Amino acid sequence: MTAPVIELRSATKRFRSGSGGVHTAVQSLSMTVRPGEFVAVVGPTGCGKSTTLSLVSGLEPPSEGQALVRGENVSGIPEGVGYMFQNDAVMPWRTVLDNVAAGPRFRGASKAEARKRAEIWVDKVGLGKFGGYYPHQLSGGMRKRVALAQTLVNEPEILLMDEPFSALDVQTRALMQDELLRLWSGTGAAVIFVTHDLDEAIALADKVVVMTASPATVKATFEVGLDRPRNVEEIRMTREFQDVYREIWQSLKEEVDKTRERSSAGV
Ligand SMILES: Nc1ncnc2c1ncn2[C@@H]1O[C@H](COP(=O)(O)OP(=O)(O)OP(=O)(O)O)[C@@H](O)[C@H]1O
Repeated sequence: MTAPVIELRSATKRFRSGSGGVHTAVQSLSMTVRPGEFVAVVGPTGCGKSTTLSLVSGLEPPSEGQALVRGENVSGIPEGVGYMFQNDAVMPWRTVLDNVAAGPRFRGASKAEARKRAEIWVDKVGLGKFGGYYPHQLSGGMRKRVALAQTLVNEPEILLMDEPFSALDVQTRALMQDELLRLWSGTGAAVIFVTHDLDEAIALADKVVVMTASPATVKATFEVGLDRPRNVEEIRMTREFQDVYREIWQSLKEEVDKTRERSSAGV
C-alpha cells in the first residue's frame, strides 16, 4: 500500500475562548489519506471539521499530536496544496482567464505560459467562451467553475475542500459534483472534502469519516465501494448507495442528536 500523503496523529487543537477559558476543538484525532484517495469528512455543526483542515493546511498548528504532509511535520503552508472554500477567491477586477492565470504567475510561470495553462483549464471547466468575462457577468455555478479551474491549474497533490458547493442550488450543486469528479479522476490528488451533506459525501468519496460531536475526533470510517466513474444523480438512486447511506447515518445521527441536545440545553 502507498504511504499516506496526509496524516493526523492524535492531533488535538485547543483555542483560547472569549471568556478566557480554553475550548478544545479537535481531540486526539487520527486519520490518513493516501495519494489519489477521496475522503469526505462529515460531522455535526460546529464539531471541528474546518479546524481539522486547518491543521493539514498549516493555518493552525496542533496543540498536541502531529499533522504530517508527505511524512513531514506541517510548518507553514505545505507545497502542492490546493484549497476550495464556500466563499471563492475569484477576484472581481480580473477576467476569468486572468483569475485562473494568477496562480501559475504567482508560482513563477511566464506570462505566456500562465496564459496557456489558464486557457486549457478554463476550457476544461466548460468556460472556453467566457475567458474575457468578469466575475459579475457570471452565474453562481460559473463562478464555482472559475474557482475550480483556479485551484486545479496549479495541479495540486492535495486538495482541501470546505463545503465548496454548499451555497449553490441543488441542480447546480450536482453538476459541480460531477465536474469535480471528472476533473479530479486520474490526477492522483488526495482530497479531504468537508461537508454537512451525507448524500454529497457518499456520492463523491472513497471513504467517509464521521466525526463526533465537539470536540471532533474520528468516530468511525466507512469505505464507499461504489464504482467509478460516477454520475452523482444516478448513483443516489442505487440500492448500494442507499444501504451505505443508512449505515453511515446511524453513526452520524447519534452525534447530530448529541449536538442538538447540548444546544437546546444551552451548553
Ligand atoms: N481561531 C479560533 N479561535 C477560537 N475558537 C475557534 C477558532 N477556530 C474555530 N474555533 C472554535 O472551534 C470550534 C470548531 O469550529 P470549526 O469551524 O472547526 O467547526 P466545523 O465543524 O467546521 O463547523 P461548521 O459545521 O459550522 O462548519 C467552534 O466552537 C469554533 O468556535
